[in-house]
Order: sequence, then structure tokens, then C-alpha cells
Amino acid sequence: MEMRAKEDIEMGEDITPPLLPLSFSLHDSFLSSHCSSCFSPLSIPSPSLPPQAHPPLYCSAACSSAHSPIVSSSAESLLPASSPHPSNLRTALRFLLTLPSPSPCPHLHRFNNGLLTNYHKLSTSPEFAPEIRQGAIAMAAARKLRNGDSALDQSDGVLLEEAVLSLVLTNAVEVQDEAGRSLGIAVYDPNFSWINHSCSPNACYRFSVSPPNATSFGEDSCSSLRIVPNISEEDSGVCSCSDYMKGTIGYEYGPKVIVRSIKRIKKEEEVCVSYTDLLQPKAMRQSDLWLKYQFTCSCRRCAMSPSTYVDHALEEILASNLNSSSSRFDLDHYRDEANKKLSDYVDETITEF
Ligand SMILES: C[S@@+](CC[C@H](N)C(=O)[O-])C[C@H]1O[C@@H](n2cnc3c(N)ncnc32)[C@H](O)[C@@H]1O
Repeated sequence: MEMRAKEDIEMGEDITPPLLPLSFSLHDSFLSSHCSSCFSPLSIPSPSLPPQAHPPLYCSAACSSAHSPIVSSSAESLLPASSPHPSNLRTALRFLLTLPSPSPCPHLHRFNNGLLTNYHKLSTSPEFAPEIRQGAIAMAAARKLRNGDSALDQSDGVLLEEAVLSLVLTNAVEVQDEAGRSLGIAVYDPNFSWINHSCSPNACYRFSVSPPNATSFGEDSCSSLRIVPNISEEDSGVCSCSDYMKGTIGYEYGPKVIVRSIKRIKKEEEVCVSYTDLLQPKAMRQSDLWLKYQFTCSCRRCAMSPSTYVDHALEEILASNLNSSSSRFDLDHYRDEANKKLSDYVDETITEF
């Protein structure tokens, strides 16, 4: 799946409204200093405790009443203290609570909310499968204990927990504050999660971390959704993100994400963001994407050598110049095109060498 522009979009425009997460969790190191619900900094941080002993802290009564029932129902306090990547497990356990009632179905064919595209790939990957299996067992054991049942035994299936953990590993993004610190992770609905990666992206995203009823700087709640899903034939039974998410409950609070264009985007052009640090050389970008997501990027920038890419960009500028007769020559257009190619070129050369 991928997302495309609904209309022509200029550079530097918000192309989604602020989107609320489906599930999220602070990283352990921020549990004592940030609100577990909206991720805003606490005015009086508490002393650091071991994460399992750390009750979630909130900036306001509204955040507390919205979020603490989720924490207690999710069974996360019963996870083993030694769990690796506890924010992934907490996010996955909280996500389970958003699934359609009466109860999350144990059969995966009924649990298709459009965010499970990597399930097979991750659950059979030698790098990911053991971590997913171990995490799923810890989640299932915690859920069983919460229900007052005895410890997990071999006959207990953990398929649902494995699927939700794969979903988190595929779709969660690091939520960063203005200083660039990773406060935690969040999973958003397909309007955000279906945006693919490119090493020469035409969009980026930022977070709005603010207490309820406060609008943080740069957040424009009037902006509309200017992207739509492009669904391949094999997924064509479903025609919109909202169909995929039917019944899934989103949260009312949490860090919001906003997608913004960083280039001009034509109607129907695919919208891509970067999943990795673009200031790394190609080999490091590729290895980072493989380790985190198990895919090899084949975007235009990765497919070409740096010098071919630059030649190609310059040829494109020249061709567009030659195609315009001198009387129709539009200097502004030429300047815009040249600037766009130049910024791709600078991206490319700074990072490749
Ligand atoms: C957050 S999802 C993006 C939406 C995804 N296309 C889908 O159908 O759900 C992330 C996954 O999409 C795939 N993906 C994203 N960008 C890609 C790219 N440039 N090349 C190949 N696969 C990509 C990878 O499988 C990745 O793990």
C-alpha cells in the first residue's frame, strides 16, 4: 500500500491534519519526566525508579483519566522486568485494547486492519522471529495473569500477540521532541502508516506534543487530509483506510503527527517520507532499513550512483530548458526546477561521500 497526493501540493504545506495515535508509549528513560498520555514534560519530574516499579505520571487530571484505565487494562505492569524493548511491548498491549469488541479475535484472518502487511515477513525472519515470539509470550503471560489465570502453558496460542507486535515493529515511529530526543513510540492509522520510505522524500513529519486542550506551536487543526491510499489489485477488496480501521478505537490523547511537503508534489504522485537518517551514506541507510524493517530501498537515489544521479538531474534541467522555446521560457519555473534538482543534488553529494 502507498499514499498519493489528492491534489497538487506546493512545497512547505501541511498535507495531513494533526493525527492522533492508535497506541503509544514513552521509553523507560522518560517515564519519570514526561506525561505518559500526551508526552509533554512534567513541571515536577519524579525521581527515577526502575521502569516496572514506575507508575505512569500525568500532567493533568484529563490525561490521567483518559490514560490510566488503558494502562491498568493492558496488563503491562505484569510484564517481566527484564523484557527487552518494553516500549514496544507496552504499545502492543495497549493496541490490543483498541481492537473491535467484544474480544480481539484469535483468528488472524478477521484481524486485518491494514497495518499487518509485514506480519509474514517478520514472523519468518531469522532476525525478527525470535524477538517477536519471546515478546508475544511475555505479553500473553501478562494478559493471562491479569485475568487471574494460571501461568501460560504450551497449549496457549500467542498468534494474536505475535501479530500485534509485528504490527508495532512495522508501523511504530519514534516520537521526538523539539530537541530531537526520542521520547517514545507511537502507531498511527493507515493515513500515516501507509506512507512509504524514500531516500529522496517529498514529505517529512513532525510531532505535536501538548496537553489536552492546548494547541502546540505550528499545529493547524484546520488543515485537511490531502493524501489518499493507493491500493494494489491484491488489496483491492478494500477501498479506504477507514474501511480497514472499522471498529478500531483511537485514543483521544497522545502525541500527534503532522505530515508536510518538502517538495512540490503533483496530484497522484506518491508521497514518501524518510524512515532513516538521510545524512548517512547509502550503505548505512540500506543497512539501517534492513535491520529495522527488512526491506532494501530501491528508490531513485539508491538505484543510481551519485555521479549518474547528478548527471541525470542536470540533464533533466537542461532538457526542460531546451523544450521551452525562448519566447515561452519561464524563468520562475526554470529557477524552481533548478532549485529542486539542486537540493536533491546537495542531499546526494553531502551524504554519499
Ligand atoms: C509503515 S509501512 C509502510 C506502508 C506499507 N507499504 C504497507 O503496505 O503497509 C512500512 C513497510 O512498508 C514497506 N516499505 C516502505 N517503504 C518501502 C520502500 N521504499 N521499498 C520497499 N518497501 C517499503 C516495508 O515493508 C516497511 O516495513
